[in-house]
Amino acid sequence: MQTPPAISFQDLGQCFETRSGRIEALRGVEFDVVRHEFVAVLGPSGCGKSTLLRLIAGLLEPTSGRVEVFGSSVKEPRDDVGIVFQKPTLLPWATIEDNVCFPARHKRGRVGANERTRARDLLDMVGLKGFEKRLPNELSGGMQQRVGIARALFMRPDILLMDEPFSALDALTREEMGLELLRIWEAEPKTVLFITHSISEAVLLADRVIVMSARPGRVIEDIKVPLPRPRGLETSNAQVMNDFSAHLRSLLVAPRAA
Ligand SMILES: Nc1ncnc2c1ncn2[C@@H]1O[C@H](COP(=O)(O)OP(=O)(O)OP(=O)(O)O)[C@@H](O)[C@H]1O
Repeated sequence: MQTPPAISFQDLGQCFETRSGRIEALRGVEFDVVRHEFVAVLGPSGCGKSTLLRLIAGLLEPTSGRVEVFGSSVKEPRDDVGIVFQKPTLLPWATIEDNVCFPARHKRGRVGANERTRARDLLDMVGLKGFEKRLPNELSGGMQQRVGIARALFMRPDILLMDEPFSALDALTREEMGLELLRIWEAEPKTVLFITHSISEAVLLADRVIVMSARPGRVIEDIKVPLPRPRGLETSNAQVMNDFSAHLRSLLVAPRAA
């Protein structure tokens, strides 16, 4: 039997009823993400990118069509799906280590010795060794976002959903975090669905880029990134990256009719 994709959107439609009427956020969205693939989603503001993540995360039910994770329809949040938001929303009174362990405390009400070791290993992996006992407000924005990534990885999810995770950071830290994410992804392979407004970030990080139209969001382009791995800072300057980015920009500036 063929292995199902990690994520599958099938003729997906999403509407919201609001006081000012019905909003059609997504229409006929259809694409798969195979296991351990890194896929970026680009699209204009309000085209339903975050809605796609909420559907996979089991925080929302589709109005029509299907959303599947490893071949099963998503009914509720799953342990094998981790999420990193734009802001890490850490517990301000808990240490960095306790913040990373939070999923265990939330699920079982306690944190075991192995889990503490796991949290410390993850903090080491995201470059925060020595900060375990600090409080969130003692860390910079970039460091706090690293804690958010460590927390999302804590339950060893197979799928990592990232909703503009670096958009609140300055340009240099953002680039550094992107490269660090690639290093983590290579060390602990994951299926990543990465929402961003940044063309260069999408191209630097992803295997494939999905470009969406303005609302109602539809897929207008599903395209492989023609850059070899491993990627690094030198990739940012490669001519092929510039050409590919220019192509994506043309789609976003003058999106085809949905
Ligand atoms: N719970 C909700 N109730 C009503 N409307 C909603 C709800 N969630 C999203 N929407 C609407 O659906 C559309 C898509 O929203 P979504 O946040 O997914 O877009 P986005 O592409 O992530 O936007 P941005 O890039 O600005 O973050 C928007 O018009 C938004 O106002």
